[in-house]
Amino acid sequence: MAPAQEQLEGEQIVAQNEDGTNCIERSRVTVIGSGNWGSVAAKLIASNTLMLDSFHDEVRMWVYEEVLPSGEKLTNVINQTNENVKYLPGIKLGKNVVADPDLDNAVKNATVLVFVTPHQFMEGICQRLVGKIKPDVEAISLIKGMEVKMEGPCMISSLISDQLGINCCVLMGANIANEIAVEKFSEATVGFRENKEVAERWVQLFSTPYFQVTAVQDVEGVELCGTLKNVVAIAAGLVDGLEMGNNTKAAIMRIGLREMRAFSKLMFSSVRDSTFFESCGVADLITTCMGGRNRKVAEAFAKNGGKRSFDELEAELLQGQKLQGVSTAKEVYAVLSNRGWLEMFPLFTTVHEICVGRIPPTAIVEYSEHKPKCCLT
Ligand SMILES: NC(=O)c1ccc[n+]([C@@H]2O[C@H](COP(=O)([O-])OP(=O)(O)OC[C@H]3O[C@@H](n4cnc5c(N)ncnc54)[C@H](O)[C@@H]3O)[C@@H](O)[C@H]2O)c1
Ligand SMILES: O=P(O)(O)OC[C@H](O)CO
Repeated sequence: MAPAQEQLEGEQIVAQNEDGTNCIERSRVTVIGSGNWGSVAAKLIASNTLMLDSFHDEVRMWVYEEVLPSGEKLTNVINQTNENVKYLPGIKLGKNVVADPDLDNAVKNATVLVFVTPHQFMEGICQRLVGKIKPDVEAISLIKGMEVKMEGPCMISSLISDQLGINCCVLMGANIANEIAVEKFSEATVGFRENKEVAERWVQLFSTPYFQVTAVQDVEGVELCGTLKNVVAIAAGLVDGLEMGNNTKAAIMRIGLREMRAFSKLMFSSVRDSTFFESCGVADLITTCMGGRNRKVAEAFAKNGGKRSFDELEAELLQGQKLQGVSTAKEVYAVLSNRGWLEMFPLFTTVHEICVGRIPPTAIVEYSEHKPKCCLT
């Protein structure tokens, strides 16, 4: 899958050394985000830039600055210890990862941008980046989520493309960050729109022997898989919290996958069925429903009978890491409600109504021919 180095270098702009001789203009990578997955993404990329002549070794990582209980700034600690002690403790990122709390400075020389923050912060980040990045930058989004605006839903890759005027691919997959951090084997999917060579460059930048990446020409399908599976993961966590067992959980996952596909195809007729069989599809759905953070917090929500809010449980259980499923359920619900599709998507609808306390957690497994809104009918 990875293209030959000569082919990649052939695409590079030729720059000049101080002595006037030609050399290859190397790409400079900045990772925007430094949470659990952001830190692992920086580690993966940093291991590859050391080996690829077409990239500068250094990987800059923008850090949303915070002060640790010790009184030290997170950025300083990352640069001193080479570890993100808050979001990925115990893992060395690579000495060529440089943490930078200044967003403008972090992007000013970048030719390659990797976006990986919780989706709710992206609108603000894009606004701050307008006019601050090089015009020919290539971008990729690892963010699982969407925005809903007055004019309709907007995927995060489109938000980036529209606001910054740059091309944006996506990378999604069955990727629980802590497992990839310790180099356990997993797969991922790059979604691209038209330019296969750009997609292959992303494959090359991310792939390692333990992280196998493939590219498919279905950016919306890949991104919607990554986004919508978080809603199904909330449902799976509720089922776990109610101790309903494996058959019920499998039923929830099957119904969830069916709604993911139906919603994606209604949103974008170009979405391919085959995308749901890639890592970004059924594999991500399985891993998230088995071992993800959305599942974990939803389980606690159901165990507490819905009496403690998702916000409270998120803060307690995730300690600064962010859930995407609850806000995505709200965003999906807004789309369904606006278009009169609520009855067609009982699982997505039920998850949102449980999250906001309109109905109890047990509603996820109530089934009856006479209750059309229930998701197990
Ligand atoms: N963690 C995983 O296993 C995993 C795997 C695949 C994809 N993802 C996706 O990656 C994206 C990023 O998740 P993550 O796990 O890296 O983050 P995270 O949930 O671990 O951490 C939250 C991050 O948000 C930052 N933050 C807090 N307030 C902020 C603000 N106001 N503005 C900007 N940043 C702020 C924090 O500093 C921290 O870096 C999400 O869309 C997630 O769904 C996560
Ligand atoms: O921990 P979650 O639920 O945010 O899921 C993490 C990843 O998206 C799994 O691929």
